[in-house]
Amino acid sequence: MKAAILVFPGINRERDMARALRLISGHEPAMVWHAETSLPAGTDLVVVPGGFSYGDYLRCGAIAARAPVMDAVRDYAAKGGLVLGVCNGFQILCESGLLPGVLMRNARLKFICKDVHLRVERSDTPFTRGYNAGQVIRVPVAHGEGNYEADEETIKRLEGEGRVLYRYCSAEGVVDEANNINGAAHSIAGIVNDKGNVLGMMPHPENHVEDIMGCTDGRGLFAGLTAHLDRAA
Ligand SMILES: NC(=O)CC[C@H](N)C(=O)O
Repeated sequence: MKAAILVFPGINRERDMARALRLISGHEPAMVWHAETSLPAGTDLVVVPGGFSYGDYLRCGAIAARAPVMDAVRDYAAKGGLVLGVCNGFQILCESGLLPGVLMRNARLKFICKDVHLRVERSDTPFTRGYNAGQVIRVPVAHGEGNYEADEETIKRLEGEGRVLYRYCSAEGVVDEANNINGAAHSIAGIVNDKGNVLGMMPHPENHVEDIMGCTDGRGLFAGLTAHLDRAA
Protein backbone atom coordinates (compact mmCIF):
# COMPACT_ATOMS: atom_id res chain seq x y z
CA MET A 1 0.00 0.00 0.00
CA LYS A 2 1.25 3.44 -0.88
CA ALA A 3 -1.07 5.84 0.92
CA ALA A 4 -1.01 9.62 0.66
CA ILE A 5 -2.65 11.64 3.45
CA LEU A 6 -3.69 15.18 2.49
CA VAL A 7 -2.88 17.94 4.95
CA PHE A 8 -4.80 21.24 5.00
CA PRO A 9 -4.42 24.11 7.48
CA GLY A 10 -6.64 23.24 10.46
CA ILE A 11 -6.65 19.49 9.89
CA ASN A 12 -5.87 17.65 13.15
CA ARG A 13 -6.44 13.93 12.52
CA GLU A 14 -3.67 13.29 10.00
CA ARG A 15 -1.32 11.75 12.57
CA ASP A 16 -3.99 9.43 13.94
CA MET A 17 -4.65 8.34 10.36
CA ALA A 18 -0.95 7.85 9.65
CA ARG A 19 -0.56 5.78 12.79
CA ALA A 20 -3.50 3.53 11.92
CA LEU A 21 -2.25 3.00 8.35
CA ARG A 22 1.32 2.30 9.51
CA LEU A 23 0.12 -0.11 12.18
CA ILE A 24 -2.24 -2.11 9.98
CA SER A 25 -0.71 -1.93 6.50
CA GLY A 26 2.93 -1.96 7.65
CA HIS A 27 3.69 0.93 5.27
CA GLU A 28 4.52 4.52 6.08
CA PRO A 29 2.05 6.89 4.38
CA ALA A 30 3.19 10.09 2.65
CA MET A 31 1.91 13.42 3.98
CA VAL A 32 0.87 15.70 1.13
CA TRP A 33 0.47 19.45 1.71
CA HIS A 34 -2.63 21.07 0.21
CA ALA A 35 -0.60 23.39 -2.06
CA GLU A 36 0.88 20.45 -4.01
CA THR A 37 -0.37 20.02 -7.55
CA SER A 38 0.38 16.31 -7.84
CA LEU A 39 0.31 13.14 -5.74
CA PRO A 40 3.43 11.04 -5.02
CA ALA A 41 4.14 8.56 -7.86
CA GLY A 42 2.58 5.16 -7.25
CA THR A 43 -0.03 6.39 -4.75
CA ASP A 44 -2.72 3.72 -4.45
CA LEU A 45 -4.80 5.25 -1.66
CA VAL A 46 -5.55 8.92 -0.99
CA VAL A 47 -6.81 9.72 2.49
CA VAL A 48 -8.54 12.99 3.34
CA PRO A 49 -8.41 13.11 7.14
CA GLY A 50 -10.57 14.83 9.72
CA GLY A 51 -10.22 18.10 11.54
CA PHE A 52 -11.18 21.71 11.07
CA SER A 53 -9.76 22.76 7.72
CA TYR A 54 -9.75 26.55 7.44
CA GLY A 55 -11.55 26.76 10.79
CA ASP A 56 -14.76 25.38 9.25
CA TYR A 57 -15.38 28.80 7.69
CA LEU A 58 -18.21 29.13 5.15
CA ARG A 59 -19.17 25.46 5.55
CA CYS A 60 -16.99 22.60 6.76
CA GLY A 61 -14.69 21.54 3.90
CA ALA A 62 -15.81 24.26 1.47
CA ILE A 63 -12.45 26.07 1.31
CA ALA A 64 -10.26 22.93 1.38
CA ALA A 65 -12.26 21.58 -1.56
CA ARG A 66 -10.74 24.39 -3.66
CA ALA A 67 -7.10 23.67 -2.72
CA PRO A 68 -4.65 22.94 -5.57
CA VAL A 69 -4.13 19.32 -4.50
CA MET A 70 -7.82 18.57 -5.03
CA ASP A 71 -7.44 18.83 -8.82
CA ALA A 72 -4.86 16.04 -8.63
CA VAL A 73 -7.22 14.03 -6.42
CA ARG A 74 -10.08 14.51 -8.89
CA ASP A 75 -7.85 13.21 -11.76
CA TYR A 76 -6.66 10.31 -9.63
CA ALA A 77 -10.24 9.37 -8.65
CA ALA A 78 -11.43 9.66 -12.27
CA LYS A 79 -8.86 7.00 -13.15
CA GLY A 80 -10.29 4.71 -10.49
CA GLY A 81 -7.84 5.44 -7.64
CA LEU A 82 -9.11 4.73 -4.13
CA VAL A 83 -9.98 7.73 -1.96
CA LEU A 84 -11.02 7.59 1.71
CA GLY A 85 -12.43 10.69 3.39
CA VAL A 86 -13.13 10.69 7.12
CA CYS A 87 -15.23 13.35 8.85
CA ASN A 88 -13.84 16.67 7.60
CA GLY A 89 -12.47 14.52 4.77
CA PHE A 90 -16.02 13.38 3.93
CA GLN A 91 -17.14 17.01 3.99
CA ILE A 92 -14.26 18.00 1.67
CA LEU A 93 -15.13 15.21 -0.78
CA CYS A 94 -18.77 16.36 -0.92
CA GLU A 95 -17.77 20.00 -1.31
CA SER A 96 -15.36 19.12 -4.11
CA GLY A 97 -17.99 17.19 -6.05
CA LEU A 98 -16.29 13.82 -5.63
CA LEU A 99 -19.29 12.62 -3.64
CA PRO A 100 -22.91 13.72 -3.95
CA GLY A 101 -24.83 15.53 -1.22
CA VAL A 102 -23.78 17.73 1.66
CA LEU A 103 -23.04 17.50 5.39
CA MET A 104 -25.31 19.90 7.27
CA ARG A 105 -25.36 20.98 10.92
CA ASN A 106 -26.26 18.14 13.27
CA ALA A 107 -30.03 18.05 13.75
CA ARG A 108 -29.80 19.18 17.39
CA LEU A 109 -27.25 21.88 16.50
CA LYS A 110 -24.70 20.48 18.97
CA PHE A 111 -21.20 19.15 18.40
CA ILE A 112 -21.30 15.38 19.04
CA CYS A 113 -18.25 13.59 20.45
CA LYS A 114 -18.91 10.00 21.50
CA ASP A 115 -18.73 6.37 20.46
CA VAL A 116 -21.48 5.25 18.09
CA HIS A 117 -22.47 1.98 16.48
CA LEU A 118 -22.43 1.45 12.75
CA ARG A 119 -23.94 -1.28 10.66
CA VAL A 120 -21.73 -2.41 7.80
CA GLU A 121 -24.18 -2.79 4.93
CA ARG A 122 -22.07 -4.94 2.60
CA SER A 123 -18.66 -6.57 2.62
CA ASP A 124 -17.92 -6.83 -1.10
CA THR A 125 -16.12 -3.47 -1.45
CA PRO A 126 -12.49 -2.46 -0.84
CA PHE A 127 -13.70 -0.29 2.06
CA THR A 128 -15.69 -2.99 3.86
CA ARG A 129 -14.14 -6.33 2.95
CA GLY A 130 -12.54 -6.52 6.40
CA TYR A 131 -16.05 -6.90 7.88
CA ASN A 132 -19.08 -9.13 7.40
CA ALA A 133 -22.27 -7.72 5.88
CA GLY A 134 -24.58 -6.73 8.74
CA GLN A 135 -21.72 -6.57 11.27
CA VAL A 136 -22.06 -3.90 13.95
CA ILE A 137 -18.92 -1.96 14.83
CA ARG A 138 -18.23 0.70 17.46
CA VAL A 139 -16.27 3.80 16.46
CA PRO A 140 -16.13 7.38 17.70
CA VAL A 141 -17.61 10.48 16.07
CA ALA A 142 -16.58 14.09 16.68
CA HIS A 143 -18.42 16.55 14.50
CA GLY A 144 -20.74 19.51 14.34
CA GLU A 145 -21.80 19.06 10.71
CA GLY A 146 -22.42 15.38 10.10
CA ASN A 147 -26.02 15.42 9.02
CA TYR A 148 -25.84 13.91 5.53
CA GLU A 149 -28.48 15.22 3.14
CA ALA A 150 -29.07 15.03 -0.60
CA ASP A 151 -32.02 15.49 -2.91
CA GLU A 152 -34.57 12.69 -3.06
CA GLU A 153 -33.34 11.40 -6.42
CA THR A 154 -29.75 11.11 -5.15
CA ILE A 155 -30.78 9.28 -1.98
CA LYS A 156 -32.85 6.90 -4.10
CA ARG A 157 -29.85 6.21 -6.33
CA LEU A 158 -27.49 5.71 -3.36
CA GLU A 159 -29.89 3.19 -1.85
CA GLY A 160 -30.78 1.50 -5.14
CA GLU A 161 -27.13 1.06 -6.12
CA GLY A 162 -26.05 -0.19 -2.68
CA ARG A 163 -23.77 2.78 -2.12
CA VAL A 164 -24.57 3.30 1.56
CA LEU A 165 -21.80 1.28 3.21
CA TYR A 166 -22.14 2.43 6.85
CA ARG A 167 -25.29 3.39 8.78
CA TYR A 168 -25.82 4.59 12.36
CA CYS A 169 -27.53 1.92 14.45
CA SER A 170 -27.99 0.56 17.97
CA ALA A 171 -25.53 -1.90 19.55
CA GLU A 172 -27.85 -4.63 18.25
CA GLY A 173 -27.80 -3.26 14.69
CA VAL A 174 -31.22 -1.59 14.73
CA VAL A 175 -31.38 1.38 12.37
CA ASP A 176 -33.98 3.89 13.57
CA GLU A 177 -34.35 7.57 14.40
CA ALA A 178 -33.40 6.98 18.05
CA ASN A 179 -29.93 5.88 16.94
CA ASN A 180 -29.58 8.40 14.12
CA ILE A 181 -27.19 10.63 16.06
CA ASN A 182 -27.12 13.65 13.77
CA GLY A 183 -30.36 13.38 11.79
CA ALA A 184 -28.75 12.14 8.57
CA ALA A 185 -31.01 11.03 5.73
CA HIS A 186 -31.63 7.27 6.07
CA SER A 187 -29.13 7.20 9.00
CA ILE A 188 -26.30 7.45 6.47
CA ALA A 189 -22.81 7.44 8.03
CA GLY A 190 -20.79 6.55 4.92
CA ILE A 191 -21.30 6.38 1.14
CA VAL A 192 -19.32 5.63 -1.99
CA ASN A 193 -19.38 7.34 -5.39
CA ASP A 194 -20.97 5.72 -8.44
CA LYS A 195 -17.76 3.88 -9.39
CA GLY A 196 -17.26 2.65 -5.83
CA ASN A 197 -13.68 3.96 -5.48
CA VAL A 198 -14.37 7.04 -3.29
CA LEU A 199 -15.68 6.55 0.27
CA GLY A 200 -16.73 9.30 2.64
CA MET A 201 -17.72 8.58 6.25
CA MET A 202 -18.29 10.75 9.32
CA PRO A 203 -17.08 8.36 12.08
CA HIS A 204 -13.38 7.87 12.81
CA PRO A 205 -12.26 4.24 12.32
CA GLU A 206 -8.63 5.34 12.81
CA ASN A 207 -9.37 6.05 16.47
CA HIS A 208 -10.39 2.47 17.28
CA VAL A 209 -7.46 0.41 16.09
CA GLU A 210 -5.44 -0.42 19.24
CA ASP A 211 -6.32 -2.03 22.57
CA ILE A 212 -5.22 1.10 24.38
CA MET A 213 -8.06 2.94 22.60
CA GLY A 214 -10.56 0.61 24.27
CA CYS A 215 -11.78 -0.90 21.02
CA THR A 216 -10.28 -2.19 17.79
CA ASP A 217 -13.41 -2.27 15.59
CA GLY A 218 -11.92 0.28 13.18
CA ARG A 219 -9.14 -2.08 12.13
CA GLY A 220 -11.35 -3.93 9.65
CA LEU A 221 -11.55 -0.95 7.32
CA PHE A 222 -7.76 -0.60 7.07
CA ALA A 223 -7.19 -4.35 7.01
CA GLY A 224 -9.68 -4.64 4.15
CA LEU A 225 -8.00 -1.86 2.18
CA THR A 226 -4.59 -3.42 2.79
CA ALA A 227 -5.79 -6.84 1.62
CA HIS A 228 -7.41 -5.29 -1.46
CA LEU A 229 -4.33 -3.27 -2.44
CA ASP A 230 -1.82 -6.02 -1.67
CA ARG A 231 -3.78 -8.38 -3.88
CA ALA A 232 -3.90 -5.79 -6.68
CA ALA A 233 -0.13 -5.09 -6.41
N1 LIG B 1 -13.52 15.55 13.42
C1 LIG B 1 -13.79 16.25 12.34
O1 LIG B 1 -13.25 15.99 11.26
C2 LIG B 1 -14.72 17.43 12.49
C3 LIG B 1 -15.29 17.90 11.19
C4 LIG B 1 -15.87 19.31 11.23
N2 LIG B 1 -14.93 20.25 11.72
C5 LIG B 1 -17.15 19.31 12.04
O2 LIG B 1 -17.18 19.76 13.15
O3 LIG B 1 -18.16 18.85 11.56
